[in-house]
Amino acid sequence: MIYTVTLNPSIDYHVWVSSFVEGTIHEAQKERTDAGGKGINVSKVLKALGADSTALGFVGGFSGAFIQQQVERTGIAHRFISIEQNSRINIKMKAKTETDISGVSPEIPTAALQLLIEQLDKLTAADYLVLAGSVPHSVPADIYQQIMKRLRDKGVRVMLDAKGDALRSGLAEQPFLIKPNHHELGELYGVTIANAEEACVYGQQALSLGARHVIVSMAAKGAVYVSKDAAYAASIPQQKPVNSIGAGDSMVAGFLYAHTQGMDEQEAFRFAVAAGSATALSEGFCTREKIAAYLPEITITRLK
Ligand SMILES: Nc1ncnc2c1ncn2[C@@H]1O[C@H](COP(=O)(O)OP(=O)(O)OP(=O)(O)O)[C@@H](O)[C@H]1O
Ligand SMILES: O=P(O)(O)OC[C@@]1(O)O[C@H](CO)[C@@H](O)[C@@H]1O
Repeated sequence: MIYTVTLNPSIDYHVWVSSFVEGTIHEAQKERTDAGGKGINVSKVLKALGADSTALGFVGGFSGAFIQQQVERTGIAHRFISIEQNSRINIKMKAKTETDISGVSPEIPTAALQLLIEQLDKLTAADYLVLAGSVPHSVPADIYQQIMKRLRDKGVRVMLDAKGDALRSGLAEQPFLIKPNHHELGELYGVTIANAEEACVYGQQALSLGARHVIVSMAAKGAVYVSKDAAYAASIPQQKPVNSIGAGDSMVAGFLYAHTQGMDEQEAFRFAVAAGSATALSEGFCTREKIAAYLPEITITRLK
């Protein structure tokens, strides 16, 4: 079974305005409200691909009730833990460029965190665990590392999509996959990553710190994959993006899906990049059909 953990889910409020001018009133042209958060998005893409997963995490208040209802409507199994404070509302404002405002994370009581740990203690070597997204302020920043440490001897394969301290500390526990974008990977080493060759160099450093597979996503510049056996760069169709929200989550879901279908690492990487691009270049998340259409347009080059 695949489990996704979203410690800090959100209602994603997408709103379109013709232009944004600070300090003035704007009338929205269009809006959409989704259940969001990186782990939940991974579950949604897996569902679209026909793979079941169970979504875990904390939901609270009216916003948490909405998130839970949407997840249920999509047919995704969940074992969300209820908390008192409202789950976040994240604003995704699309004008000439996109502006995000992420809501304040709710307080996660120690007892709720303990319940999550107990759920995770039941995982076995047959399971995959996706740990994705920000860590609420009331939760220790190294919580992903703590979770992986508890699961270390069970052989659970962990996909870690985090940044900053949560990523840095998590690396030591040898996650199966990490998927930083080039800014997040650069931040880890205090450098700016500008191209595939540089992404490869720092991806290899992340391997030496413990990760077993690394995908560095680079938005319109494609992505780089690094493992102990090989390194590849993917170039992608050059089109105007329609929606970049969830493109990275689609990559994580795509790689995981492809891996569980028995694809080798190069093909799993191609599938992951096609999934990310299918989400970025169309309205809504990728689907099986959209991914199939993008697959032939992804060019993979061997770097190592
Ligand atoms: N403008 C684009 N054109 C084509 N593909 C894109 C574009 N932006 C993103 N993608 C695809 O999606 C993948 C992930 O994008 P990105 O690097 O923006 O991830 P991210 O920062 O984790 O995104 P998010 O946090 O919004 O999910 C890219 O590697 C690429 O395959
Ligand atoms: O603040 P975090 O947890 O890092 O990211 C949250 C978020 O931006 O990530 C998803 C897209 O990847 C959205 O659904 C959600 O709003």
